[in-house]
Amino acid sequence: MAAFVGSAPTRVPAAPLPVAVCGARGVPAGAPAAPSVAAAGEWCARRRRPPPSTLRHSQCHNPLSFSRGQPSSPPLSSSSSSSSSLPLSPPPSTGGGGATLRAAATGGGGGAATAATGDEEEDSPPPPEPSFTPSGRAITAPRPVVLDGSDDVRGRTRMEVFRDRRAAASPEDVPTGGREAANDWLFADVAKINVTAGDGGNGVMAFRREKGVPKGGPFGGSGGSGGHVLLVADKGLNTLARFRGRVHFRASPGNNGLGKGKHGAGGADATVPVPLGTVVRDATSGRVVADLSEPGSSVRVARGGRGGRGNMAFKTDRNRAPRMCERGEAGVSRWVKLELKLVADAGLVGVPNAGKSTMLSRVSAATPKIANYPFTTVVPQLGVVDGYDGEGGDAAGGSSTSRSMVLVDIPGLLEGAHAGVGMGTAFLRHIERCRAIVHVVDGSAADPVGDYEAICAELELFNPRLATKPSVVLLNKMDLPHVRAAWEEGSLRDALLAVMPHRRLAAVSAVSGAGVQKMLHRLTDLVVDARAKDDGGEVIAPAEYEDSDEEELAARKVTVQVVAPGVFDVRGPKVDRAAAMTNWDYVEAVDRFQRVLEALGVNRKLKAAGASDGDTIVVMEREFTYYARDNIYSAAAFADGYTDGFTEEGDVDDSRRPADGLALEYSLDDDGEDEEDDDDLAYEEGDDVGDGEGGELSKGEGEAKGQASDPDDGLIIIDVDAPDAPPMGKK
Ligand SMILES: Nc1nc2c(ncn2[C@@H]2O[C@H](COP(=O)(O)OP(=O)(O)OP(=O)(O)O)[C@@H](O)[C@H]2O)c(=O)[nH]1
Ligand SMILES: [Mg+2]
Repeated sequence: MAAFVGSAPTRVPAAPLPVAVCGARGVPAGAPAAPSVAAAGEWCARRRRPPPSTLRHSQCHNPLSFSRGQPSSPPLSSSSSSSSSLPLSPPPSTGGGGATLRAAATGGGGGAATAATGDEEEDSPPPPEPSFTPSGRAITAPRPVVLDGSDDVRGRTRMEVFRDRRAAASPEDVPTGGREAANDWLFADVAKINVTAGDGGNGVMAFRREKGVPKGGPFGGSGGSGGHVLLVADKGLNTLARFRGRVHFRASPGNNGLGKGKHGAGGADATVPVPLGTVVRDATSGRVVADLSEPGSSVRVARGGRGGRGNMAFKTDRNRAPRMCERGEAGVSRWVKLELKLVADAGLVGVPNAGKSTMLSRVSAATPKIANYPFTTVVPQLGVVDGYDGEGGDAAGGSSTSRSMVLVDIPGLLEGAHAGVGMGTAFLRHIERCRAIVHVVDGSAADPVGDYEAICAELELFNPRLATKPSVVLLNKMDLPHVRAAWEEGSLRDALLAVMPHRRLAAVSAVSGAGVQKMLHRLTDLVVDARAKDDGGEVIAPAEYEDSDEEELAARKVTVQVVAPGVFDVRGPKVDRAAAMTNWDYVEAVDRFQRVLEALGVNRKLKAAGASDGDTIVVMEREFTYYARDNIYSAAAFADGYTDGFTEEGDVDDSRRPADGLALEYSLDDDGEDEEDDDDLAYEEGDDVGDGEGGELSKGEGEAKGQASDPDDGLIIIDVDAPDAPPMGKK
């Protein structure tokens, strides 16, 4: 069998090596592209169906509501059907003589409202053909939300809209001061952090030297492992805001090993608390690493480096005095993305200004901001509803029969929210974890049924599973006489029931409290049922965790590439790791590195790639010279599968070595006999012990630093002197 034999390694000049395209160091694939409005449009176009007969509410006059067709143009007047008296503009108008304001109805473009005359109206493009959700709900072209007649929300950040809104509103409309308002934006539900595990400590080569103890044997301790970085779900946290101020998290490195057989202490883990419901993704691949939805659940996001082994660890029957040691492995460093999905029993959803926050404040002790303009709520708000029958108890995450529940008030959703319009995806994400959905419909809107249908369509387009969650529909603002009259007349109720997939419809007033208790009763039943079915906690099954078989296989992958005539570049995670941990100062360490290459099939690949004697092999920017020669120990070791006879790390595996001793010639070939008689072993007890890197460590230093424990200092029985140990030397 051909074997790869390395010469003493030399550093490769950084420049000339071409970058090879390979799995280990190739350019990482980017995260999957976020869904765009255009992509959503394409999807809708593919799903286009003829309009169902239920599309009765095609007229929409409320500038804050969704349209379900091209809006008609009511005359310019202040007769908005909303109870609004605040800085909202009157509805758009195209008829009549006076100048009118017509908001540009672009497909997500966000153009400002433009003045239009009747003539211009004739030139306007025909209304877009409606598309449909998978269940047949109509999706119309997005219509902008008008703030003050010339202000278009679409295409603008919420902060911009928020500033305008504050500028336009009278002081009493904005109850909180600037600082408090700005704090709204501290809510964070996504974050990207860098986690770096601790490096492993270096191993040491040392030999026992004590007066009266000849041939004391190897005595170099191993380095401690580096600490891991762990993310732990913490019930007490609600946002990812702390990650705005701190991005890097590091665990401690392991301590170096010492002489006298002292091992270095392991580095401490870094534990990073994250809110319950945090989804952890690898920032490069976008792959889910964990979904921390159980209190106390944790995931290791960066593995600490393994400590390098001291020469004690390499002692075998065949090599009683190994003259090598390993360097510590570098800790893993990576970027991870955190995504918070609030865990709540029910989510309040609806168009802006429907009264969601008012309802939350009515049924819980939460004090969300309430005002008569869109986007009063800019971040999701949580509230705990005590059991309406006084039972109390834990809310979400507590006992499944508790009648208390957690509600989350989701900011108002716009048409196109599922594709990101108005930060819609950021808000819709939180609904995925809710067990039930509470649709809050503004009874005073021009088209309450259209609003409800549009929200249903957005939920379904965002995640079809949301359409199957249990829900209740609240027709709000019943205290307003015209709303109550419409309800009692029956047409509104019938129209809503006609489009609802169930009959859980409640007429309520969040302001007066009418109907709220009854509604809560029904909602609680739904939530308790859903808890019993364990529905709602849509936990993402991680694609893979670290250390899975697939990762292990990927780690073993080796790529051999010809980068120039006679120059081969060898790459792969395990090869790289072995190279990084090899202490090139020791010949035996270099030998061992070769065995690792053999075990990983590098020699086979080099041969297949046409390597011949004298060729240059590059591993981790180090050069070796290749010699194809039969290798007695590798032949024996890899006879039945390429790792038999050696451990995966390239060490001789005593337990599996062939009985005929075929592989035994190798290990003590060069300096196996009477090594302890070498000059460098001849020092007395109490002398300093080499640390394997040329440095010196004085006696007791390890204890002083607390790095190593040595309960039997000076009394350690060394295996080599044990009566049943075979004599040292060449076999
Ligand atoms: N008359 C009446 N007004 C209500 C009722 N519920 C809410 N409102 C009013 O409607 C306006 C909007 O209420 P909010 O609770 O802020 O609406 P929202 O759905 O949270 O709005 P966004 O946060 O913008 O999505 C406020 O002026 C409320 O006082 C109700 O039952 N009756
Ligand atoms: Mg609100």
